[in-house]
Amino acid sequence: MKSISLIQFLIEERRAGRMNAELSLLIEVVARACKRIAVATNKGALGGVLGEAGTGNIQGEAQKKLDVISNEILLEANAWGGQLAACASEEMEHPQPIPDMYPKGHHLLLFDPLDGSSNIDVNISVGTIFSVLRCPDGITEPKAEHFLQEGTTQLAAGYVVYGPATVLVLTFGHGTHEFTLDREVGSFVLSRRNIRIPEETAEFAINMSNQRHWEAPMQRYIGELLAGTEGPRGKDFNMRWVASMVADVHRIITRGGVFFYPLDAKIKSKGGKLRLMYEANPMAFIVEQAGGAATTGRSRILDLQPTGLHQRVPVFLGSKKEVDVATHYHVEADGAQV
Ligand SMILES: O=P(O)(O)OC[C@H]1O[C@](O)(COP(=O)(O)O)[C@@H](O)[C@@H]1O
Ligand SMILES: [Mg+2]
Ligand SMILES: [Mg+2]
Repeated sequence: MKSISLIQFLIEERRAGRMNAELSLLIEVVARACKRIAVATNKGALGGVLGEAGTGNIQGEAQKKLDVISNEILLEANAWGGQLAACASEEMEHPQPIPDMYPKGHHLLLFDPLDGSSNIDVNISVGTIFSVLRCPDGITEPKAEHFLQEGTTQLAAGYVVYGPATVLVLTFGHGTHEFTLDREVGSFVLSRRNIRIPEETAEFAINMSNQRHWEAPMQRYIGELLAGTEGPRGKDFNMRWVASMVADVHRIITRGGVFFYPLDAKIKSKGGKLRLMYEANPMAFIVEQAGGAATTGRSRILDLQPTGLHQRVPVFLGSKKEVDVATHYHVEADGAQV
């Protein structure tokens, strides 16, 4: 395949009418910021920016110095781009308006600046997740409620995984595409176009240590996978759990598989572990555009009407057949309870 840079790809998409200039410039700005985050994570490994940032973030979780640095890199990069009306981040309680001296645009950008940050100190892949929405017409000072749009309204979504390679995966509603950073040249180069996730898989990802807290249908579904060839599924399954959503999802984007962060008794009161607006929705958009499925175990993630900027939801995503089986067990169990 002739090597095509991200910028050349975006120009092609604009010429084909599948992308507008402002959105493609925004994607370029985010990609450039993520290249700086990749450098920052590497510097982290060289010492000086590892460890905790302080008292913790608005999520009540331990905040790493690199969470803060990554957040600042994205805020700074997007301030002057001219494509945004406001940003929202896992690391900030409220949306961040674009400073007055900068030109404003028509988009809202949401991001998890550093996903999987519990892994940063042990040099396991982490990432950045982002979602792009349209700012409602006439809104010049967007508030949180202006971000609360269903996942189906996303104009673009993507992630960058900072691993052995730095890889950007992107969708804007016309397939899911992968770009790999050529570190010598310094640009993202198209490495996979129109990715397809196999409908079938023999690989699942879940944090098994929570098993005793899961709901009955989750116990049933995972129990059947573990039963292997002697069980009702009649085949053996393999398990992976990186504890970086971006890394687990990238494995699924690359070779198929299914990822679960289900409700459990410990987190039920919070609604789940992962955040809808800047983890579940962008990943659901990316996965569905690659032929996969994404539900809460009971309904399609992209159809959810958000109720809060940092709302948490259960996440089942990946190879369609397995997401369907696990979701069916939950819906059937709910029906039986009615
Ligand atoms: O530590 P656990 O319970 O396995 O949860 C791991 C999950 O939490 C997360 O790290 C949450 O994301 P953040 O690191 O951005 O807070 C996901 O990336 C990952 O899938
Ligand atoms: Mg995260
Ligand atoms: Mg994070």
